[in-house]
Amino acid sequence: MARYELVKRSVALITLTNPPVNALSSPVRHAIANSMERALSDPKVRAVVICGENGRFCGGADIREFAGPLRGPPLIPVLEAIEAGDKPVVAAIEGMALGGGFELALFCHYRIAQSKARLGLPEVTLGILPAAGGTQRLPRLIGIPAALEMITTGRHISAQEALKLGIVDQVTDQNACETALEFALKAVGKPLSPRRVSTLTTPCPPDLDALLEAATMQVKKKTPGVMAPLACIQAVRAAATMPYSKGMKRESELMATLFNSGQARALQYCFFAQRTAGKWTLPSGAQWNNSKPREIRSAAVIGLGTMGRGIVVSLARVGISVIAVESEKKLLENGRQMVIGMLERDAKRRGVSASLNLLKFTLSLQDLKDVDLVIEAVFEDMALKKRVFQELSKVCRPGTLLCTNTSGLDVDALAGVTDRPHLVAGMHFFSPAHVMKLLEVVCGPRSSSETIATAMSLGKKMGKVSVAVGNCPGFVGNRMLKPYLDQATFLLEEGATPEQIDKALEDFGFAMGVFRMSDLAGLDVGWRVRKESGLTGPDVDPKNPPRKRQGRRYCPIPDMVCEQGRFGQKTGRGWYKYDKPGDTNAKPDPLIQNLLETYRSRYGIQPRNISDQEIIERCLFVLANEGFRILEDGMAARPEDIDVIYLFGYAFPRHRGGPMFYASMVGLERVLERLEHYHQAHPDVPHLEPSALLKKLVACGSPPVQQWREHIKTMRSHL
Ligand SMILES: CC(C)(COP(=O)(O)OP(=O)(O)OC[C@H]1O[C@@H](n2cnc3c(N)ncnc32)[C@H](O)[C@@H]1OP(=O)(O)O)[C@@H](O)C(=O)NCCC(=O)NCCSC(=O)C[C@@H](O)CCCCCCCCCCCCC(=O)O
Repeated sequence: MARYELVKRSVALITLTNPPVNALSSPVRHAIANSMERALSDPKVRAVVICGENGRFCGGADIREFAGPLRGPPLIPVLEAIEAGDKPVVAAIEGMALGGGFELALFCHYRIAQSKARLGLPEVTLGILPAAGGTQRLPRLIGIPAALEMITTGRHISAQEALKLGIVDQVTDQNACETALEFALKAVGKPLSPRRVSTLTTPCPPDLDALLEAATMQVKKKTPGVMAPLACIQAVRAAATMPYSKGMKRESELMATLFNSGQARALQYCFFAQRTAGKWTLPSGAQWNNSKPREIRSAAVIGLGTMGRGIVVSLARVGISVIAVESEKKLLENGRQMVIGMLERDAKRRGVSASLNLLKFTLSLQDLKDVDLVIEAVFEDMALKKRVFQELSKVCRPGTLLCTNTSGLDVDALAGVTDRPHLVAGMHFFSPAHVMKLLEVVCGPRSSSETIATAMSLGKKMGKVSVAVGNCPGFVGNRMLKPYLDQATFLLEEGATPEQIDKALEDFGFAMGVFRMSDLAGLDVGWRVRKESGLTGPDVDPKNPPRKRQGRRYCPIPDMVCEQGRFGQKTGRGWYKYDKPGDTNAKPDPLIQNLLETYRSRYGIQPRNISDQEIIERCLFVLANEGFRILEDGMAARPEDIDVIYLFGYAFPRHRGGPMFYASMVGLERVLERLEHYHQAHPDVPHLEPSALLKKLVACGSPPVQQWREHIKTMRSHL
């Protein structure tokens, strides 16, 4: 777990050897302690260099160890022996020094970083704080404001920024280890006391209280209800106001409050869920590690609406040449200008030049004959999409992959009109596509493993979190959204207001409640879909009693809002009112209140007081219940995939872990009991009926979410 060598006859080189990121697991901590003892006691050794194998210094504590009882030597005493020793110790930082890895470097007397290395204290993103002295040592080294920013955001910084801030002593373009060995020899004999960070006094700004207060306000606004950033601020305050040893004690007290919290568990779950989601698998046995993706050098995007434009930008900024297609000259010109503007702004922000030379704009599908992959992003209309796919089938060379950006239509029906159904898949981007990180890769029953591997790998290249899902209406994300939205509108019927429902969801942690979010997205989209599917408008079957469709409860309030031309922010009116179209400041609208009252009295509904608890339970338990059904149907491979979709596509609060993890934290038995209760009260809402998988898991003793897969394995997979 660490290699010990004597080099240049007088330098002990300690190399951490724990792939893939040299995390500080118990055996690594052991090995560091033993190696340091050996180096300090060997008279031949005059200096020590610590580095990491495979060009990666250290990714921090082994997060997997946090799930069980802590074993092995505690980290802090191991690190204290490094600082206290009488031989200079140099950290040779290549790749990354993160979390405990960065703290290890801060205990060394000197730090040399390779120019491409990244450094940071990302603990806050895992619901904890840098508890191996990070909160006490970094402020002593670089001052309160810079340390506070790094610790409360978890931001990774470059080697150059680390040099500017005074974190590292030298940045090299060469091998950091070689440079550190030379450096260590020169450091021999120089006094070590000034190099021990624990002995430094924290430079204390005169306006400390105001600074910390401003930081507190900022994190409360940015991440309401999240504990770790607030604890980080308290720990940094201790660095400014207490001697080192007392500050360390305060740091560990604060860590203890966070360590076993539900938030820390949720955030650490999210870390691993995100990585698990990339490991897709198909019923054929093909999976992420045995299927080769094709290299995509050129692509085409059909349709330059909001989605299409974002997709073009996502492709071009990772160096893929793109042909963008529109059906009319005016639309093409408009799209061209928008795309160029987006790319230029994006390039400016990233300090690179815009890749405009990769773009071509055309009105003719004939220009697509040689591209490697096409992404269709036309209007959400099956007949139109089928025409496009038939045409593509004729003009594109036989090997071209054909993908659709549909948000819920049948991908296999599109595959069926082509001459290459195995090369067809869904690539469901989220709006705005160049910003949102989620990509659902929809596997049709005929999609080949190479097609899925290529779509997944292209998503990764574009910086997306790609999740493979099955081909069912709405796929995973939008399929789950429907029962969630339904519950919100049923609650309106029963007596709640949009403001009350939104507040309950925002207090839970959503950045925006369901109605504010719908106003932002535009209410007309859903209205059109409902009209097309005969749920509202002239095609409604007159045999349906009011507020029922096919025997199920149906709430027509969203249709009534749209009938008044209230389409959300863009029209200045929706569930809320806005000062003008396009404004974002939502204000409660008495007209909506009126509409609700009139509606309730028309149908003889006696409004009742609805608690926030009922709002959360009905909206979120029904969401998870549909997630269980999706797992049952084999449309998602595991609960982690569903959670990742909700975290990255629907802004589910990360410190709650995602709908499936949240259900497991509440307790599956409780979720089942509440769903049964609500279903009894609303028997005409089938989505409230507990799913078979939920019942099965409860019967099996409610295993933790990571073990659900074992119970899903026996079910049919469409992935
Ligand atoms: C490092 C990365 C940037 C690399 O990214 P890359 O894209 O190259 O690779 P992947 O992200 O895909 O990762 C590859 C692989 O490695 C796994 N992995 C990565 N990092 C870790 C890790 N730190 N631990 C374990 N495993 C890790 C990853 O899961 C992948 O695995 P797979 O199987 O999918 O291949 C990137 O990975 C990254 O950002 N990593 C996380 C970096 C990070 O957040 N580091 C901080 C960790 S927390 C920490 O360091 C805490 C310290 O401050 C020390 C604290 C000491 C105190 C300890 C406990 C005291 C408890 C007291 C309370 C007691 C209370 C009580 O009484 O109970």
